Amino acid sequence: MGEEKKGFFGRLKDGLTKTRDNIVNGIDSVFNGFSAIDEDFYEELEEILIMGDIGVNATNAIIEKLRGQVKENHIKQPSECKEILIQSIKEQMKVGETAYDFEQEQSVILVIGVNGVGKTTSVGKLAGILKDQGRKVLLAAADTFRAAAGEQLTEWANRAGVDIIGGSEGSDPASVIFDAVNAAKARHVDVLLCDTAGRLHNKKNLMEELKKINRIIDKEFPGVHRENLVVLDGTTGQNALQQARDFGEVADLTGIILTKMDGTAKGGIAVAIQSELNIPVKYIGVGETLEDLQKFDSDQFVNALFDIKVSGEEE
Ligand SMILES: Nc1nc2c(ncn2[C@@H]2O[C@H](COP(=O)(O)OP(=O)(O)OP(=O)(O)O)[C@@H](O)[C@H]2O)c(=O)[nH]1
Repeated sequence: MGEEKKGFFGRLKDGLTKTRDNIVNGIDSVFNGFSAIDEDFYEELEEILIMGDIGVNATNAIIEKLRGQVKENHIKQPSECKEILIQSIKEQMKVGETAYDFEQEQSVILVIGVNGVGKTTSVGKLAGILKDQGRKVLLAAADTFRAAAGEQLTEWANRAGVDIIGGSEGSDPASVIFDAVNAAKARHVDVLLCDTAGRLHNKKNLMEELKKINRIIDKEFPGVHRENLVVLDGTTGQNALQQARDFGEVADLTGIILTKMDGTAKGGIAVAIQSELNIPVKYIGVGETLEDLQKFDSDQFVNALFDIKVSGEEE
């Protein structure tokens, strides 16, 4: 089957090849290489999970669960542990029901993140997805710091057939948001999607600007459903966790868009994010086209990682 004909699960699976080599092959070699379940066995597993960017806390919780199950079920063979380990990873990723209220309610979605993580691209893709669902979408190009961001977003807006406000380099991001919010009200827009700068003159300015933008939306559009999505680049591994924590200090994060999960060896970060931040990954990006951004499902992710075939998941 040709690459372009693959379904999302197939592309996700392909994208996770390096992560699989990194984590799953290591896990398999431990399961096959050890003849008994002893401390060395657990230590090796632990090391592989941590090296695979799953994170220390999530790894400890996964291993603890495994130990408990091994004891409870009197398991003696390492090979019998694999299924339990997979279940334990899935459980560790549970963050409760992930809500997509913006699909029904009148909403303002602020998309934030450091530069280069894929904010503009994700806003463009989301515009296309929501428009296809029959929603009236407006884009706010408030990344006025990077010259090309406005043009890039305008291209996405044209492709999706949605309107766009702002986009001229050097204009004030907060005033773009002010105009966009008021246009959204006047035009009875269902979803206002706001792209923001990932870099200003320094980090403090960036965070202050975001606080200001937040206040403007609250003041100008009280009662609208708010969503603050932080975009994290999957290839940056553990740094992504810190970025989410930093942005969490200035905005109530309602979800994560995890991009560039195609071709990274650091895909284990998805486990660390959901487990350690307890914020749902709402979308995952596995490439640059519209179809490459999809809703995230942690069970599907773990199945793709471990190459587990599940009926109904189109390859
Ligand atoms: N391979 C891959 N590339 C992606 C994905 N998402 C975004 N990109 C690419 O990442 C690069 C940066 O994306 P942008 O959307 O410009 O990033 P940004 O966060 O808006 O950047 P700033 O405007 O500088 O803050 C672009 O070349 C995108 O095509 C993805 O899921 N996979």
